[in-house]
Amino acid sequence: MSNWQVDSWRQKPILQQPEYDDAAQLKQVEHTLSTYPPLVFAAEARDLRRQLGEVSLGKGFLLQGGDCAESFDEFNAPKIRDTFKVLLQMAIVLTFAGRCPVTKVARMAGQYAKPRSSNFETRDGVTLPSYRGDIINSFEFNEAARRPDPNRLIEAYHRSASTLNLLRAFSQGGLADLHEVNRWNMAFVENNPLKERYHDMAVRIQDTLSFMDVIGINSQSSPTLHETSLFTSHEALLLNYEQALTRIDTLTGKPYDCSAHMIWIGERTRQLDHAHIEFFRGIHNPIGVKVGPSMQEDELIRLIDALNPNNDPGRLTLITRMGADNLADNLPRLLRRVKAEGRHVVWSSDPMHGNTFSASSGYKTRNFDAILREIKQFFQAHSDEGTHAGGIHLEMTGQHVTECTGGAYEISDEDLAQAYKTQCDPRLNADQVLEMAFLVADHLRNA
Ligand SMILES: O=C[C@H](O)[C@H](O)COP(=O)(O)O
Ligand SMILES: C=C(OP(=O)(O)O)C(=O)O
Repeated sequence: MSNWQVDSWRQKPILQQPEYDDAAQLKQVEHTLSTYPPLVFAAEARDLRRQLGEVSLGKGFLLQGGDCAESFDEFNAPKIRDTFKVLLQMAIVLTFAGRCPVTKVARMAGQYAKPRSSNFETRDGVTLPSYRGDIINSFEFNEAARRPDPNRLIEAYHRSASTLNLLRAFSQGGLADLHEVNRWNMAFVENNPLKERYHDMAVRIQDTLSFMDVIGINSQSSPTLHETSLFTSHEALLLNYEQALTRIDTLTGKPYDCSAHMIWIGERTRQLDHAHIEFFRGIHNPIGVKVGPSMQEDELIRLIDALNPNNDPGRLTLITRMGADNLADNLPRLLRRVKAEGRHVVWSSDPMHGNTFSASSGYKTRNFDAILREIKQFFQAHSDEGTHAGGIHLEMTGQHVTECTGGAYEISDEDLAQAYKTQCDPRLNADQVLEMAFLVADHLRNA
């Protein structure tokens, strides 16, 4: 890797970073973090990269989702458990109804840094720095809270470690046993308008499990029935943190960012000559890049070449976030060019970030129909171009929030106030994502 060092990003222009008052304190924190154990093991990141390689070749599907911004205040086991459960339920729907192997990647255990449209926020005539995620400053609206604090990097590390610990326990300790997951379906859908469809699927899974049990395949004999694999990911915005968590893998001698299995670059920080591309090009994790409607074909090929010069399947996921009204004009031209140039990528759809607007009630929201429309068009564009619609990337939660309008329960503008809890962008709730999983499963099955 020519001229790459773990800190070579520091020589490049960089956007969306906080300004810390105390540079010496920041340096001390970075040093402390660099002495801490890695959060993930490089071989796990390689396993994810291998699975994504299969996805890029059309043999699987990536389900990536979780909070817009994890929060120090809402850091508790039920919240982690509920999002874990919903991700698993979606994966079951996609695997069973969509007949497709699913790789699950949570936006959890490190999703603490947020890029913002504006550096400042004004309320009642008072202007303060914008909230940039709990790893940087606090959501509360006062001067002390909004001041970037280096100690938050340490705090974010510990909270990520605890979250990851619980996710690993849930994944391997029995909660994710397929027999259990199938039982959750029953309780979970009690009030859901799609109850019949879930019920029918749960019965069919139960029949399949009973049949397998008779022929000797059960949770004792087969670990794949008893446990699951769930990878972690976040936007690697705060490079001071990411550098401090980067380690040389003892097995391969290569650098891995051990803050998560997969990390991605946001739409606002993917400039070719800037710091984020520089950092990402040297680490060996599977990585993602957000791709908005302004992306040009040549620019995309240069970006792919910078980040995946060996054209390794599984290294690079392009997460398109076009907006339902822009997708048809912009995604097909990119699909065509990447296919023509023979580049291996996973194409995943983030139907959230291009569909945000302010409701009449004042809340920042997204409409479920627009989100579905973007997903449908994503599948259609891939079908037209002969490419693989490889995944979805969602801001979602297992909690029953009211942040996005629409869905089977028809959440209205007025309903948003009932349970609007996000610290940044509106998330789909458990009912809305399950509804979406069935729709995506239908597309996968017909693809
Ligand atoms: O999640 C993405 C961005 O951080 C978010 O959309 C920015 O929101 P803003 O436009 O309110 O700053
Ligand atoms: C900031 C995000 O998205 P984007 O970079 O696409 O705006 C995000 O996914 O949290």
